[in-house]
Amino acid sequence: MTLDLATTPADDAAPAGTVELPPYDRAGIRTGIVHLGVGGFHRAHQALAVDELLRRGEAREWGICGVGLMSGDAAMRDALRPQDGLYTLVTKHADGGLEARVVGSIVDYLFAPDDPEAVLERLAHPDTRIVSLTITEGGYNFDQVTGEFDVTAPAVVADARPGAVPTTVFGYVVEALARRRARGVPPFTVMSCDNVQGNGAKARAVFAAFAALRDPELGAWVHNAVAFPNSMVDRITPVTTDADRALVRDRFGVEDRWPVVAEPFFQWVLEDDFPQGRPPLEHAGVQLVADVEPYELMKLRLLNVSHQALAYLGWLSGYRYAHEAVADPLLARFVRDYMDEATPTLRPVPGVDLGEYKATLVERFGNPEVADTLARLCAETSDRIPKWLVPLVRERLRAGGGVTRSAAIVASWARYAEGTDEQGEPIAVVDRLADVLVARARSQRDGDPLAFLRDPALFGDLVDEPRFTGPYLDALGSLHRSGAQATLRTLTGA
Ligand SMILES: NC(=O)c1ccc[n+]([C@@H]2O[C@H](COP(=O)([O-])OP(=O)(O)OC[C@H]3O[C@@H](n4cnc5c(N)ncnc54)[C@H](O)[C@@H]3O)[C@@H](O)[C@H]2O)c1
Ligand SMILES: O=P(O)(O)OC[C@@H](O)[C@@H](O)[C@H](O)[C@H](O)CO
Repeated sequence: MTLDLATTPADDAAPAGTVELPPYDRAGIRTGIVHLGVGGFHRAHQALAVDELLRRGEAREWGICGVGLMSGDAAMRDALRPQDGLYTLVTKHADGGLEARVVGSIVDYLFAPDDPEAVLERLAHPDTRIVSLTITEGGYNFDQVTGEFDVTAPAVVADARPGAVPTTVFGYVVEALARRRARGVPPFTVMSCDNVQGNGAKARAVFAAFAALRDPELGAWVHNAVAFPNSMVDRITPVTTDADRALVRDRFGVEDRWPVVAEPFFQWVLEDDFPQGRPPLEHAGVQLVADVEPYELMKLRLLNVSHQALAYLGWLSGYRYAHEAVADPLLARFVRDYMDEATPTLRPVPGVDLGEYKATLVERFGNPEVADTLARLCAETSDRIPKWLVPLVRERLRAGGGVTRSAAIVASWARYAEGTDEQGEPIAVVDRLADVLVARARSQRDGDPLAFLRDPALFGDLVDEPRFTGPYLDALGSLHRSGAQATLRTLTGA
């Protein structure tokens, strides 16, 4: 069974739009890429780029086999399998314009818990030349401060045992690499597409560290023989809602179990390090460059941290969507001021005017059609702020720069993590460390206002740095006394 393309839209709906179907023959496309962590973003970004190439008659050896490793991925299996991997991607323009296409580049989907061996053999197959990842920041399992792979994580310990049936990304990737090595098949390239600074270098470090747990010599081989290109990826992709499913049905006549929606903006900057070959991604708008770091720093520090700036102060101000938050002049001003504070930590980015880039970000955040929820941006912060913002704070302090806005963003997280909003309504703190974060955040009202920072694993020794704790305490005190809006007025001088 394939995607069900209904012939008529619902009577009371707007007229059907045109949906572009894959114009290419999907039979005979070979699987050259295995993607681990097929969620919204992969389907709005990398799979779209490969679909674009297939439409041009290129990349027929670069079809994608999606793989889900987590129990929650059963839902993606149940959505994609009956649709032969097809799904609808809807691009939402700020003026209400919509474009829809059915993407055909995911030619297979495996849910690892169903058949681990099938996943291992797909990874080990000589046709597989790229293994790509969107496994979230937390998926890399490294200590936020030391950057070291956490060898104590129970699932990692279990996967490192001889003969283990893997459950983690490390177990799967490293066992498949070991099989290829034993069979004389060259290693695939591991392409991280996660929002982790130096994502390729970080992936190299953590996969090699895991391999070394199995066998130090295997660890050295993974480190030296496997390519891990760095990348910067960018397209705001909110969580799909039932309203999106209804939109796809009513406007485009497609009954799709799990469509994906995204903003129009698309950027992918990639280090060209693919010893086993790669699709001609430059024909799909991808920038292949020698050094991704300047692009990565720009994107993580200006876009992703600004999302964090909007998230907690926005939530405490009563907003629930990113576009609502950035429409508040105080929040928009604060975000712009934060971006200016971050800018001295960036490197020049070839061909990019940072002033324009920042203005474009504010416009993108303001796209009301995308309806990106603050709840999405408020989740799993312990994997975001320590990785994106804490290093920036350190750099600013080393250079003698101010950190007022950065400290206020951390303080807004600490206030949000108390789990109650300014009206006394509960906040559901979604974080793998929620219990400990909420307890620590609540105790900051009981005589130790720095309690939230007393976690070296998240903040290192920032708690002992008065140039940080000064503005942090100012912001937190103001949030406690006067609330988010008054704090924003003080911070922006409004
Ligand atoms: N959504 C965006 O706007 C966006 C934009 C740029 C980059 N990204 C990157 O993509 C990642 C995923 O975003 P998404 O929107 O697709 O999220 P999503 O929730 O739709 O999908 C996440 C996928 O990662 C898998 N996963 C989570 N933890 C894992 C782990 N420990 N090991 C293996 N797999 C794991 C999940 O099972 C799921 O398949 C982000 O964390 C970010 O790094 C997202
Ligand atoms: O998905 P995360 O956890 O890396 O971060 C949340 C958002 O900031 C992020 O998804 C952005 O929307 C994205 O990075 C835009 O390209």
